[in-house]
Amino acid sequence: MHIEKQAVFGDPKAILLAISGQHHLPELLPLAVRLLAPDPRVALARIWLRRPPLESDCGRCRMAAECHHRDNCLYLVASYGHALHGQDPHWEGTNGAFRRMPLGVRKIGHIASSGETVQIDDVSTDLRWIVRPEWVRDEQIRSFFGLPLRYHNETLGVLALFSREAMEDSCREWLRMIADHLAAAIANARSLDEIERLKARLQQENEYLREEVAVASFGELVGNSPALQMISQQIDLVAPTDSSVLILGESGTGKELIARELHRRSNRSDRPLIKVNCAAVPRELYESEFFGHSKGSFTGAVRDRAGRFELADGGTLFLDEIGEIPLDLQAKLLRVLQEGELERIGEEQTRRLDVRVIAATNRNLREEAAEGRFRQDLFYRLSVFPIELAPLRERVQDIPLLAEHFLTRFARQLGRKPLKLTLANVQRLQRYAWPGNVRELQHVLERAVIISTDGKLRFNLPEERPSDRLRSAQPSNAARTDQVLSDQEVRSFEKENIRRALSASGGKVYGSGGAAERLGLKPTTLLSRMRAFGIQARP
Ligand SMILES: Nc1ncnc2c1ncn2[C@@H]1O[C@H](COP(=O)(O)OP(=O)(O)OP(=O)(O)O)[C@@H](O)[C@H]1O
Repeated sequence: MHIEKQAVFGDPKAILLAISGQHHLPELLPLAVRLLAPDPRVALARIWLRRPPLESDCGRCRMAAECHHRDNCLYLVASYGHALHGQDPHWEGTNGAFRRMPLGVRKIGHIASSGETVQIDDVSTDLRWIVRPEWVRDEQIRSFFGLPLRYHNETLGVLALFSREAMEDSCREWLRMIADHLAAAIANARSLDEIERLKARLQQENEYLREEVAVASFGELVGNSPALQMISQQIDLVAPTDSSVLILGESGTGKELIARELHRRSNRSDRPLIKVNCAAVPRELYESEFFGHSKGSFTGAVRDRAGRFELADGGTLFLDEIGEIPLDLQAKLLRVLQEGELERIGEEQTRRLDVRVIAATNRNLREEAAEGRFRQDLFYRLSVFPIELAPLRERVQDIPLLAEHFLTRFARQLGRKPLKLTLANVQRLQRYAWPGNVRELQHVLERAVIISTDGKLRFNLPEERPSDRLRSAQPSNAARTDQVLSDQEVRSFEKENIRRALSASGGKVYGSGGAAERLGLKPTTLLSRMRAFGIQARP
């Protein structure tokens, strides 16, 4: 007996109209299979779509041995039918044994890779393509019709129909037409999704960039010391690759500038460089800041939010002060770096990302890793290509150019005539040891431009070298400077030093004359250390 086309599909024209009117994949695909299987004689209608597989899926795929296309896989995305046996009378699940099919494997994979239709009128006499004959027998399946979903010469996926009756030609003609409409509707829905995604991303990037504009550092690398020239060569070497880079150096040496330069010279420069200052993220918000969250996933999560990783997709993520990341988050970070995939908090969906990571720290991360304060595996992952920035006192050749650069810049900003830098000025600047490195030099020269109203350059420089300051500031029980201090002593010294800076600045952390400036630290770094030591700005 042949089935009438009306009996199989209801009203095929209405199906075409309904499919064309649906622009959202999550609704379109279930709708299509439901519309195709209203008659109990149609056993099962299914759609598989092609997409790049998640690495984790390939790892656990039971058909991995047969798969020769690791960059593309067929995912079962919609299923509907009427089972005679089994627990799910409507076969709606998409998580069963055939949830993924490698391209080229079995009939579904063959249809997708060849773009050919597969038609089996009587499966009981043609078992070539049948994996589970007992299922065919129990469910009384008679025929199979599988069509490629083709749009603009590309096979997007497969539409498959298992039916309990043979299909007549007119019926197959309608199915071909429906498959063509469905493919066009899928392509449209994807384009719309992409537009929505890009719109949301642009909005998020704009929000982020607005925050950043206020704090963005300026200009390019200034200096001509051999040390800086070597760094520039290293940047040229590593920038075009996707390797992780770890920038090491004291506070204020220009690590962030190097990160920006790496991004600028990379192939990702037309995508954003997203920065996270790991010292400034409150502990309880780390995961959300990095990986994002869905609305309602915790108190205060009032809307869906992309994390910094997602914002950096296609671009670069700069993790400043990486040494401050708590150990438990380090494990999660490592997983994302290794697998290139993440889930937002409160969401099941796995997102695949293409992010290049640059990290920076002023700590001795190797030592921290050796002593268990930083995960060794993460350290090795991040330090594929380490770049070490020497402190300014070890590259005094850079001081004249840097000083000129800052003087010109601040004079222009303040609307003053450029100040002349004399040889004596340069020698004086070169004698000082710059514990706050280039950032301190920058502040000293900014102040100099402000106070030099008569056109003659004057600057206030602490005349003593920091080693002298260190000696005079040492707690009384930590005797000579050649004495080696224990970790505990160094910490108590640092704590005491922060207290002194705060007391000298009257409790002011930020801005000119603030404790951060006196210590040559970023205010956020100082705040995180104060938190770690339990120090209040104003006792
Ligand atoms: N070679 C350089 N040329 C021009 N400006 C520089 C140079 N090095 C550093 N600077 C400037 O000095 C300031 C401090 O640099 P940056 O923030 O990159 O240091 P950092 O090492 O990341 O500091 P921290 O460890 O405190 O985060 C910035 O304003 C930066 O623009």
